Amino acid sequence: MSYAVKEMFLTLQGEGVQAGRRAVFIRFAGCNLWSGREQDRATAICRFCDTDFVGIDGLGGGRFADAEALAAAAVNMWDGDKGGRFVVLTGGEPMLQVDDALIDALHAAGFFIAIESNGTLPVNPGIDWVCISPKAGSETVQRQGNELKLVWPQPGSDVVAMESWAFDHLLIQPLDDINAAANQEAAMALVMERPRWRLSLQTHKLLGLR
Ligand SMILES: C[S@@+](CC[C@H](N)C(=O)[O-])C[C@H]1O[C@@H](n2cnc3c(N)ncnc32)[C@H](O)[C@@H]1O
Ligand SMILES: Nc1nc2[nH]cc(C(=O)O)c2c(=O)[nH]1
Ligand code: SF4
Ligand SMILES: [Mg+2]
Repeated sequence: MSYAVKEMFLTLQGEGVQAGRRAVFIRFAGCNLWSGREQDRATAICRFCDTDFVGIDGLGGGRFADAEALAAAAVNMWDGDKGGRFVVLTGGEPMLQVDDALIDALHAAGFFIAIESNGTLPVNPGIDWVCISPKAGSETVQRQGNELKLVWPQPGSDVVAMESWAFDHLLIQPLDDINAAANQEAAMALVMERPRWRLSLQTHKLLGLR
């Protein structure tokens, strides 16, 4: 299978439990909860997306013919010590494209593989670190993993129900929009009320990283 990749870049993982780790990000093109076109945002299932995932024209992006070609590009992007290779599969929705061949090729290249997924599709069982970010108005079928990262506030999200899902870590991430300050307050208030949750900040935005 070939893969449509919007962009690929080396940075620090900005969010969640793995925040601060050197990471290659592979951002897959396309999502099942929004077309990515601004004119469709108001009618999309997911309306707050902070990411351009349309097309394959970003830096390091392109159409990769097979899993080996994409893994080789990720190794090239890592450009450092073979130990500690860490890749984050994101998008768009990566599970629209990620398959066994890609997981095998990335493992063969020595990568620890993390994913950022909206949870509407089962994640590939070979992935080493599963982060699911549920979206109100969609069905979260992937209810187990390493971290659940809920963007907040999100009307229609049932945090109490989510506490019974099988995640090792529960995180609340303030919604980054024009009400960012109020959203941070709301996220902190939720953590104070429900201490099984902890705050996840988008540290790459604070640091001026990609
Ligand atoms: C762009 S998404 C791509 C992966 C996948 N489609 C998903 O939604 O999890 C990556 C992460 O950014 C989060 N995110 C997207 N827009 C955001 C925003 N405006 N504020 C805070 N987090 C946001 C998502 O919830 C997800 O955890
Ligand atoms: N530095 C950095 N960390 C991230 N963690 C999750 C991201 C994403 O867009 O999936 C992201 C991103 O876009 N940049
Ligand atoms: S599901 Fe993820 S990639 Fe898709 S629109 Fe929402 S935040 Fe963006
Ligand atoms: Mg991002």
